[in-house]
Amino acid sequence: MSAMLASVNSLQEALFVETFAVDVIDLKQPAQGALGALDVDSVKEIVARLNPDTLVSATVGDLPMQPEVLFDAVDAMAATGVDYVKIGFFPGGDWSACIERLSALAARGYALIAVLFADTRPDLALVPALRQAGFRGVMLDTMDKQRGSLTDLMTIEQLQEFVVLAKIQGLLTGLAGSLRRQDVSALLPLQADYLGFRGGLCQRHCRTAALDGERIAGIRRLLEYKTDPSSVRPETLRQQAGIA
Ligand SMILES: O=C[C@H](O)COP(=O)(O)O
Repeated sequence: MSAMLASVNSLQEALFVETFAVDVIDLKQPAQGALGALDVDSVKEIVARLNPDTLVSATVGDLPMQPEVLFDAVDAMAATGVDYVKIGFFPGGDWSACIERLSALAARGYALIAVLFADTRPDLALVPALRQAGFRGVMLDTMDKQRGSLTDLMTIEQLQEFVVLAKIQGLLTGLAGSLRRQDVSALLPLQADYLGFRGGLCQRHCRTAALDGERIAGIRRLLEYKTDPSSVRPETLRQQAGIA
C-alpha cells in the first residue's frame, strides 16, 4: 500500500485536507510552477496550525540548478519545521555540485527529497548519488502539466524500475504527476511509499482550481492504509536506512 500526499496552497486548504487524514500535506503554490513555493512565513504558520502528528512537506520553487541558490532556499524552508523539503531537479546547471552542496543540509538532519521530472528523461544513475549525499527520498513528478499524467510518460515497467532502484538505496519513494483516480490501481502494485496529488484533488482536474472534497475522499478511499502509516515518518526511515 502507498501513502497519500496532497498538495495544498494555503492554510485554509491545509486544514481542509487534514480532515481527510491524508498521510502527507505538501505545501506548494501550483500557480507558480510545477514546484512553485509558498513563502516561508506562510509555511511556518501552517506548520504551527496543523496537528503536530501530521506530516508536512514543502517545495522550494522552480529554481535554477545553482548550488548556492538551492542551499539558501532549502535552508530557509527546512527551518520552518516541515518534515520534508522537496527540491526539483530541473534541466541545466550542475546537478552533482548541487547535490554536494545540499549534503551539508542533509548532514544537519533535514529530510531532503529530490524531485525528478519524468518528462525531462532524468538520468536515474543519479539515485545512488542522492543516497550518498544523505537525501531521504526521491520522487518522480512531471514538469509540464499539459503532457498528461506520469503514466502517460513512462511505462509501468519503467516506473517499477525506478521504485526498485530507489528502495535498494533505502530512499523514500514517491510517484506523482497529474495522477488521476484511474492511475491509482495501476500504480499501487509498484509499492511506492507514497503517491502525490494536486490536479486530481481539484475541481475540473485543474491544479490551480479549488480543492474538491469528493475527489479527495475518493482517492483517500483507494489509498486507505492497510499497514502502519508511521512507516513513512522521518524517524522510521532513518532507522530503516541505518542513520542514527
Ligand atoms: O507532489 C505532488 C504534486 O503536487 C502533484 O501535482 P499534480 O497532481 O498537479 O501533478
